Amino acid sequence: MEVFSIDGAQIHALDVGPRQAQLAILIHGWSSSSFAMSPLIPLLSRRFRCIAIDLPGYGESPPLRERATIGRYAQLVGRLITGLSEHPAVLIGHSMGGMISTTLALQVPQLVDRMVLICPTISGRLSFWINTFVSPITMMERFPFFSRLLSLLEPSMLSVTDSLMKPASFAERSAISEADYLRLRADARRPGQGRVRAECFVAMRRQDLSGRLRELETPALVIWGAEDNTVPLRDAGVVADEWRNADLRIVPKAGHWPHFETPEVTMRYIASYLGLPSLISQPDALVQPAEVTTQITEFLVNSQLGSGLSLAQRTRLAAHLERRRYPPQALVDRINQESTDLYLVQEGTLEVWSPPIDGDPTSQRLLMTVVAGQITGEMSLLDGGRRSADLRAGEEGVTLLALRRERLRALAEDDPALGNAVLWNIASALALRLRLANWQQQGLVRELQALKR
Ligand SMILES: Nc1ncnc2c1ncn2[C@@H]1O[C@@H]2COP(=O)(O)O[C@H]2[C@H]1O
Repeated sequence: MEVFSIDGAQIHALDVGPRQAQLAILIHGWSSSSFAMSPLIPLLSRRFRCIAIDLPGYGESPPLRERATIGRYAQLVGRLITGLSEHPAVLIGHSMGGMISTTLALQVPQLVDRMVLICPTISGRLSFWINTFVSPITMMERFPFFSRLLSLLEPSMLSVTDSLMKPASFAERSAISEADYLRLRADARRPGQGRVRAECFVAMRRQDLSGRLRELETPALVIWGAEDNTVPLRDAGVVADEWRNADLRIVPKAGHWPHFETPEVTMRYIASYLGLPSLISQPDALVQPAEVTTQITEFLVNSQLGSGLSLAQRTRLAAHLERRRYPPQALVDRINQESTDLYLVQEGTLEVWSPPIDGDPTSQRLLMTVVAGQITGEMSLLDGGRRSADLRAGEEGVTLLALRRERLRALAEDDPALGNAVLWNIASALALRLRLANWQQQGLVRELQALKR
C-alpha cells in the first residue's frame, strides 16, 4: 500500500494502473475500507490510475486528530487530486464515499471530471433498519468502555449481528461470495473504529445534500441495488428528481453492495459509462485518453449524431467513438467492402462516390460531400450489409469519428434511452438524405423532359 501525507493526515491507499493516466479516486463508505472498492480495480485500471483510499480512521489509515466530517474528507480527496495531477479526476464512491464525492463536486467542481456513485448517501438519513438496530450501538461505541465491552461480546454475538446486518446489506437472493462477505464483515467490525464510526454517522446526517443536487454540473452514473436496506431508495428519488446530469440505474437482486452482489451487470454499466471494455478479456477494446473523450463530447453538441443528447449521454457516447485521420483523397472504404462502422466527420470533408457503371471508374459521380458534423455510412451500420458507395477523403483530408456497429448495439442494450436517441438521430439524417435525393431526382426528371422536348 502507498501512503499519502496530506495536511498532516496519513492516507493509506492502493495505487494501481498506468502512472500517467487520468486519476480515478475510489472512496469506500462507512465502516469499511479500500477493500470495498477492490472488485472495480481490474476494470478501471485499464484506463485510469486508480487510487483506492482508506479514509482516515478506517482500514490502515490513522484517524484524524479533529472530528471527522464529510466536508473534511472531501477536502482531503481534493488535496490528493491536486497533489498528484493537473487534471480533474474521476471519482468512484460507494455509500458515504458517494456523499464525499458529491460534496467535492459541489465544493470544487473543476477537480471532478465525472463520478460513478454506488448506493450513495444523499440525505444522510439511513434506513429504518439501520436507525433502529445499528445507530444505538454506534452511538454507544463513542465511549471507550462500551466499545471495549462490545468487542468482548462480539464473538459470541456473531449470529445475532449476522441476522441483523445481512438483511440490511444484501439482497435476499444476493450472489456475494462467502469469502467477500466475511471480509466486509471483518472491516465493519474492525476494532478501534468506534469513534470514527460514530462521528461519521452524525456527519452524514449533517451533510444532507437533498435540495443541493440541482447546482451540480458534473455528470454521474448512479447505481443502486433494488433491495438496498442501508441507504434507502428514497435517496435515489432525490437523485432522479434533482440531478439533471445523473444517469440512474436500479439493479435487481442487489442490496447495498451491487459490485459484489451483481458484479457482471454493475461492471457493464460502469464500463459503458466510462468507455471501458465491458469484458476485460476483450483485446480490441477501445481505450482512448480522457482529453480526447472530453473534446469529442463537446463536438457532439452540434452534430447529427449527438444532437439533443444530454451532457451525460454525450459523454457516454463520446467514449465509444474512435478517431481516425485520413490524408487528402485517401480511400476510406471501397464500394462492396465489408465495413459496418458509422462515420461522423469531425474535420475536413468526406466524399461519397456512386458505384461505377460496368466497372468504368470514370462513370462514378460525386453523390455528396459530407461536412463536419454530418454522418455517413449509416446504411451498413443499420442493415449489416456492404458499403453502397466509395468513401474518399476530401481535398484537405478528413478526421472521422467512427462508431462500430457492435458498440452501438451494446450501448443501446445497456442504455435504451441513449440508444433510442442516437437511432432517432441516425434515422433523421437518413430521412433528410432521402428528401434531398428525391429533390435531386426531380431535377433530373425535369432535365430529361426538357431534353425530350
Ligand atoms: N445517394 C446517396 N446520397 C448521399 N449519401 C449516400 C448515397 N448513397 C449512399 N450514401 C452514403 O454512402 C455510404 C456508403 O456506406 P453505406 O452503404 O454504409 O452508407 C452509405 C450512405 O451513408
